Amino acid sequence: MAGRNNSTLLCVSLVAKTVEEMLIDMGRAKAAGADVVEIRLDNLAAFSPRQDLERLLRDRPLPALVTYRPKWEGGEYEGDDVKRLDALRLAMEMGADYVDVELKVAPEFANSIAGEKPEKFKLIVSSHNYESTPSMEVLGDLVASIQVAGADIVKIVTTAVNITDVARMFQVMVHCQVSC
Ligand SMILES: O=C1C[C@@](O)(C(=O)O)C[C@@H](O)[C@@H]1O
Repeated sequence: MAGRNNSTLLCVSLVAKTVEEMLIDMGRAKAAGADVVEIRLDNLAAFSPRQDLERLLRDRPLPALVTYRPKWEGGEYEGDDVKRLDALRLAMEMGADYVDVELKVAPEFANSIAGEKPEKFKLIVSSHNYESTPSMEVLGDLVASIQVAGADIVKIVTTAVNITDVARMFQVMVHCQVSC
């Protein structure tokens, strides 16, 4: 993940099943040298948005990225998108440093927070391909769609099946810059 001054940030994903365990893992991530933690809300066995986000964000030792990944994009959340996006908006309002939303719902989400984004908040728009790494042309179109959807940070996850796939991902990163 790229930092505000274009330096690389190390982000550790927290995938514990309870808030208590996630809080412990945050401390571990910091001790291990992480710069950012990703709170994967979809991994929590039970989740009460206001109460749990308050606990997870209040005393966080590191900047937090909040993700609530639906099944249809490889996550664990099976409920409806209205509740999911409401929780992500709430995370932003409660001080999350970053929120990650999937490209498919990004335009709707970005519109819903337009004019309300806290100054330092960044919206990550993500796309996942768990089978392959597309051609440079397809990746280029994907970057453009993500930028148009309102991303502050472009995130593309693909699956490398060949060593040349990695080279393409480095190439595409040059085009991922979004003016801040
Ligand atoms: O988007 C991603 C990618 C990921 O799902 C992976 O499988 O690498 C891991 C997630 O925590 C993250 O939000």
